[in-house]
Amino acid sequence: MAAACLAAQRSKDPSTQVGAVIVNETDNKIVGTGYNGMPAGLDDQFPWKRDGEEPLKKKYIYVTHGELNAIMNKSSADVKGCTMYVTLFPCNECAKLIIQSGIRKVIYLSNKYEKSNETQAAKRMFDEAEVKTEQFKTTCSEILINFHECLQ
Ligand SMILES: O=c1ccn([C@H]2C[C@H](O)[C@@H](COP(=O)(O)O)O2)c(=O)[nH]1
Ligand SMILES: [Zn+2]
Repeated sequence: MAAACLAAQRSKDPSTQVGAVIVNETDNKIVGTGYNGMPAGLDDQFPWKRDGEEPLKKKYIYVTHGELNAIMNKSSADVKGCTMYVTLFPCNECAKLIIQSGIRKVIYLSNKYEKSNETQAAKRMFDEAEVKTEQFKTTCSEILINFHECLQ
């Protein structure tokens, strides 16, 4: 989950940064990472606004979700049987991608949109498809990365 949080920090979304990391079934090796961003090469042309009347002037119809980017960036042939660590409970569109890709478990950090239709539909699809969902729990509240200690 720490790696997912680190990936999330690369997002330019000013309100919600979503990081996702996929690990394989056999040895928990990372086989994909992603974060929410505009489609490749389109970074500066599209708005990050979340509010307003006009859908075309808001981020939602353009942004590529962290989960989709993690699946698209996979380094293995497929992600069947894998687990996804993600900083936000996936939306309905990401749930479909996760199910179709063969990921079997989703470990999430926040579920701040729990009451939304998108999250409820995602949960329903995960349950029906027997994709396990579990909230990440830890007693460790932070991981400090000290670049100086890493210098050899
Ligand atoms: O499954 C999901 C759901 C949402 N996201 C991204 C899409 C947006 O960039 C933000 C949500 O923005 P709000 O301002 O909190 O509405 O999260 C995602 O990557 N994956
Ligand atoms: Zn999504």
